[in-house]
Amino acid sequence: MTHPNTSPLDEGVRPSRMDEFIGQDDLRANLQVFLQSARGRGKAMDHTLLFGQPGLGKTTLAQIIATEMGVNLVSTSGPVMERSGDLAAILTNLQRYDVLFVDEIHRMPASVEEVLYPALEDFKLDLVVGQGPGARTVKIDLEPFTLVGATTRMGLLSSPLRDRFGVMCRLEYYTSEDLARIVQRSAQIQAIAISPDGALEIGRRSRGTPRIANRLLRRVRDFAMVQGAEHIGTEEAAAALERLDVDQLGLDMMDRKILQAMVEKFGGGPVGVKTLAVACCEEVRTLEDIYEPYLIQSGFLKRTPRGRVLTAKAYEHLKILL
Ligand SMILES: Nc1ncnc2c1ncn2[C@@H]1O[C@H](COP(=O)(O)OP(=O)(O)OP(=O)(O)O)[C@@H](O)[C@H]1O
Repeated sequence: MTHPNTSPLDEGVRPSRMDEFIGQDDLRANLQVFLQSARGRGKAMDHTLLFGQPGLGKTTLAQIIATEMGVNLVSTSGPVMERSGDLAAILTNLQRYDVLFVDEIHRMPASVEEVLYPALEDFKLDLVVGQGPGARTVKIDLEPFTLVGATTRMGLLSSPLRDRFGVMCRLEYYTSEDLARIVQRSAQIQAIAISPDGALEIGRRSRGTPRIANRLLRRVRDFAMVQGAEHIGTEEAAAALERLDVDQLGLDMMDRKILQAMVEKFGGGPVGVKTLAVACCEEVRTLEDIYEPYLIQSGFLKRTPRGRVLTAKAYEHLKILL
């Protein structure tokens, strides 16, 4: 499935097998064991929940699980399934051991979720036929399948749904070194000449996220090409990233806008996320899902019971930039 933020160009570099998937070593090693065991037993892989920030590889892993199991990947997303019939139609079309990937599974309506419970547990569908006193339930057998759910918000998942996943995988932000390896792999596939140092420069500034690393690689390539550079080294990468408004620590314009708003409008906090979103002209969800986790993880922001607070590291960084 193509994510709205995923350019078709991303598809060419998306790893299709587990041994091409870079980083997340513990998670990868565990998944490999579960896949091998399922294949050995001739059964479907257990239902798997992938959680982590956008662009860390959830869709990629779902695709890999299907490929490694030798089955089809059927993709949908929580908010797309409005009525229980939407999910029932998908479930009844699945073939034996197929992988059903549900992105943003925390946004699935409760009525649809209820249809999913018996399907996950017994591979059965309880269909209600008719209305009022004459209504009756018909049980339909489904082919065994694997649900791979992806979410950025583990906390928003209902506990009955969470409990039905046998495998839980948390994707972490990638290290700069792993991102550099991802950049080098993508560069090789796209015939872009880049030095290990150049790849590391991009890796360092990609907010721990492969999707961003791949996007920055393409933009840095554009600058290098137009300027006639033979290959991308540290200098070429740094100069291009500067022009793309990605600073030395990898913060982009929006990150800095958030930090600056906190200093200028709220005296460094504490401030509630809704107020901060209004001040930055950004949606609360985007702020919470995309910007805040990275700013917190990299030590610029702190979450306190009274709201978000700027850290000393953020002040120091802003001083350099102001
Ligand atoms: N471990 C990895 N190794 C190499 N490339 C990766 C890895 N993880 C992700 N990528 C690349 O990053 C891009 C984004 O990954 P993906 O679409 O799987 O993210 P996601 O977590 O599903 O994001 P979202 O939840 O926003 O859809 C992919 O096109 C893929 O090429």
